[in-house]
Formats: sequence, structure tokens, C-alpha cells
Amino acid sequence: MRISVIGCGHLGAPHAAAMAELGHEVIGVELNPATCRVLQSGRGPFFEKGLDDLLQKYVPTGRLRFTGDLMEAAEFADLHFIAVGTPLREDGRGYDMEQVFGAVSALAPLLTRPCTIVGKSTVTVGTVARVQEIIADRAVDGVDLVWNPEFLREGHAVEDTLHPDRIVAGVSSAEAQKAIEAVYAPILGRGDVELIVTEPATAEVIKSAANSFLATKISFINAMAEVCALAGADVKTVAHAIGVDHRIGHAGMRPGIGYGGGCLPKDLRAFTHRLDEIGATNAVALLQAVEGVNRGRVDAAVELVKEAVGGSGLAGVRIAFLGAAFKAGTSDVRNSPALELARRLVQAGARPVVHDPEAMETARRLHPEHTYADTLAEALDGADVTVLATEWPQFGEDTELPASAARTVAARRLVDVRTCVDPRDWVTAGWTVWQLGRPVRSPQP
Ligand SMILES: NC(=O)c1ccc[n+]([C@@H]2O[C@H](COP(=O)([O-])OP(=O)(O)OC[C@H]3O[C@@H](n4cnc5c(N)ncnc54)[C@H](O)[C@@H]3O)[C@@H](O)[C@H]2O)c1
Ligand SMILES: O=c1ccn([C@@H]2O[C@H](COP(=O)(O)OP(=O)(O)O[C@H]3O[C@H](CO)[C@@H](O)[C@H](O)[C@H]3O)[C@@H](O)[C@H]2O)c(=O)[nH]1
Repeated sequence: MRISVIGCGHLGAPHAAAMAELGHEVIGVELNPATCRVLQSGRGPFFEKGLDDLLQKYVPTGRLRFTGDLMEAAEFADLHFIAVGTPLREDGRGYDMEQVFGAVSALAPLLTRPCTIVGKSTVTVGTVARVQEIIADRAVDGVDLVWNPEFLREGHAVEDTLHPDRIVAGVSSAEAQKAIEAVYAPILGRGDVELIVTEPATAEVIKSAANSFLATKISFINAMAEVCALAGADVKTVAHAIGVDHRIGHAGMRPGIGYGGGCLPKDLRAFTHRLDEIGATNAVALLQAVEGVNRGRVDAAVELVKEAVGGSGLAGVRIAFLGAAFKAGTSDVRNSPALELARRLVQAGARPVVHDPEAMETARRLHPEHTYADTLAEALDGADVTVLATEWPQFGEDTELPASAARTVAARRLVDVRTCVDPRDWVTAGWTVWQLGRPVRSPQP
């Protein structure tokens, strides 16, 4: 099929590349000229596993190309994915829908033949009906709309798009359903992926409900970390033991400094606001509690760093601050709890020096207020305390790191706010280890 992907950010760029991998001819439309240029040169504008490989495979052949010209896409494609952003409004009261309504309003009058518009952006209850009105007002007859929410995780974007758990399609006509079956035919043909066809309102709720559940699970285990800290128990063991029950499971049960990123925080906020508008009071209360637990995690992490330096305050304390990305596997620092923790430590008078394996460029550009080190060794050099703030395997799984880091820091104190290291490796190398919701581990005197 000939398809377009309008908006080539964290969702759209991997989606466009994955659609080329499925055999489609793809044109990506991106407003930001710098992003568009980088993509057309065969590189991803951010770190995303497998994206560069697909761009290098398909851009030179012409099967995948990028442009800023919407008219080119309107003429070329029979199916248009809308993958533009839905950031939170500045007042936090729901999504800023400007990009979605703007993209559809601009595309609709350019369409000269029947085709399908497929919304992938995350939206709240009631949006699809409004998009449908824009199409009815501005496009020729025969333009169908499908809402096809996306469930990919950053860091796994290509893999999740090519091997999704399910495909959800909110459709209002048989034609629209046929188009979605055709575009995903290579995936559906494998027989192991369920296509869930429903009306648009249900598709909207499915996406918001999925992210709300994921956030709830993370806040639940983080609330248990608070319990364990007070009870002298070990939250890691609790998470493992309850997760063995297949009804609970282990995924999304890693305690830490809370969920961040470009999705869960804004999606929870926007959904809660919308639920309040429509009067879903019990759901509002539940999600407000989830958000409340999440906000408290950075406070708990600050307290743990204070405890690690002996309770005498953080003024002048030199911190090796490992991590800037909102999670491992991405260069994205949007709503990064790691950088929020760094900000709070600076506010308390400490001197964190931040290093991240992949997010240095993004972090420096978006948060120039922090002090950065290009290498891990530079960050560790002379540190009074080391804070592990993003769960990169380079920090948490490198068994050589405890010994090598021990030689350069001023004091062997590790505060692992992502609960990702095995404390035994660090204790053996002479470190004392603090983790949220776990007992402190120290070397034997
Ligand atoms: N990031 C994820 O992992 C993810 C996963 C699932 C769903 N989503 C949802 O997908 C949507 C996009 O998220 P994102 O993280 O990719 O955002 P993003 O900000 O990284 O990307 C959006 C892109 O759209 C471009 N754009 C805006 N208006 C445009 C227009 N009229 N024409 C062409 N390009 C335009 C912007 O320049 C930007 O590059 C959001 O609704 C988000 O909630 C994101
Ligand atoms: O056990 C866990 C799992 C995650 N996190 C944190 O939660 C946040 C979100 O992680 P993750 O869900 O992996 O990241 P995203 O890439 O933002 O993906 C989420 O948001 C996307 C956008 O809507 C959805 O498509 C995905 O299904 C959904 O997982 C990050 O800060 C993680 O560090 C934890 O603290 N503990």
C-alpha cells in the first residue's frame, strides 16, 4: 500500500520505518525541518534500537522517504497515519489538541480521492467525533476515519510495532475496517496477533485505560516500597513473591522513583481531567491516588540521598549522578524523574554531575542548567555519593563497575533509586548501598 505518516517523532519515525519493513511504500511528513533532514539522511533523530537499521535499509531504495510537504503525501498515499503530538496543555487541564486538529484540518482539503485517515496519537474520550466533523466539513466524500491507538514503548518502538500484543481499531464503517486489515495484513497474517475492532469511543478508552493500568501498577509497587521502608522489609522480594502469581505478574513491578516520559505522566493527567469533566468520580479518585504516589517518589529519593551522606544536609556535596533519560534504552528526557531528582538535589545545595550513555545531547539541550560529564569516569571522579538514577545496564549490570568506581570516588556510597543493582556486588567492593524500600547494605566491619 502507499501510506503516509504525518508527524515523525518518537512514535511516527519508528512507525514509518516499520511500515516500510512490512512492505509498504511510505512517505513521512515532518514539520520540523531539522528532524526531516536527519531522517531523510537515513538516521534517527533520537536513540531508538533498530530504527537506524531500517532507515538505512529503506531510505536509499526510495521505499521510505521524508518530506515537509503535506501536498506530496496527500497526492501519494491511500492511507494517512496521524502521529503528531498531544502534549499536556500548560494549565494541565487536558491535551493541547492543536497538532491533531491542525494536521487533519490541513490534510482534509488536499485529499482528492477516497482514502483512509488513521489516528494513532493518544487522545481522550470524545476526540474522534470532533476529528470526524473536521473531515466531513473539509474533505471530499469517501474519506474514512479509524482510531488505531499505539501501545509501543520507547526503546522497543520498532519491535513493538512489528510484533504488537494487539491491534485496536475504532472504526465507523466496513470500508475503514478493510483498510486497517490491509495495512496490517503482514502482521495479522502471522495468526498470533488479535485485531480488536470496536467503535471509536471504545478505542479511545482502551488506550487511556492501558496507560492508567500500567501507571497504577508502578505506583502500587512504589507504595509498597514506602511500606517496606517503614516496616524494615525488602520491596524487591515482595515484588518478586507477589509477581509469581500469574494474575499479578512481574512486568511493571520494578520499584523506583516513579514513572516519567512523554506518555504516562501526561496521559494520566489528561485522562483524570476528562473523567472529572464527565463525572467518573471513582475513577478520578483512583487515578489521583496513583499520581500522588508518583509525585512522592522523588521526595523519598531526596531523603535517601540525605540519609546516605549522614543527615548533615546536602550543601556542597559532590554527587556522581548516573542517568538523565526517563528510563533506560532511550535518549528521551521528557518528564524524566532522574533529571527532576537532579534538580531537587541542586535546590538542596548539592553538586550533581550528570552522565548518561545516550541522553547527553538531549539533556544538555533541554536542561542546560545541569553540570554534565561526557564520561562515566569523569562523573565519578571525587564523588561524595553516587546516585544511580536511570536503570541503564551499563550502570546496573556491569559487574566490573563497583571495583573500578571505588578507585575514583571520594566515598563509597551508592544510592540506587531504581532498585536495579545487586547490592552484593557493590558491598564486596567496599560500598554501602541504599535502595528505596530495601534495607541498607554495608560491608562487614
Ligand atoms: N512516544 C511514545 O512512545 C508513544 C507511544 C504511543 C503513543 N504515543 C502518542 O503518539 C503521539 C506522538 O507522540 P511522540 O512521542 O511521537 O511526540 P513527538 O513530539 O516526539 O512527535 C510529534 C511530531 O509531530 C510533528 N508534527 C506536529 N504537527 C505536525 C504536522 N502538522 N505535520 C507534520 N508533522 C507534525 C512534530 O514536529 C513532532 O516531530 C502522542 O499523542 C503520544 O501520546 C507516543
Ligand atoms: O516496573 C517499572 C516499569 C516502568 N517504570 C517507569 O515507568 C516509566 C514508563 O515506562 P514505560 O512504560 O516502559 O515507557 P514508555 O515508553 O513511556 O511507554 C508507555 O507509554 C507509551 C505511550 O503511551 C505506551 O504506548 C506504552 O505501552 C507504555 O508502556 C519510565 O519512567 C520507567 O522507568 C518503573 O518505574 N517501573
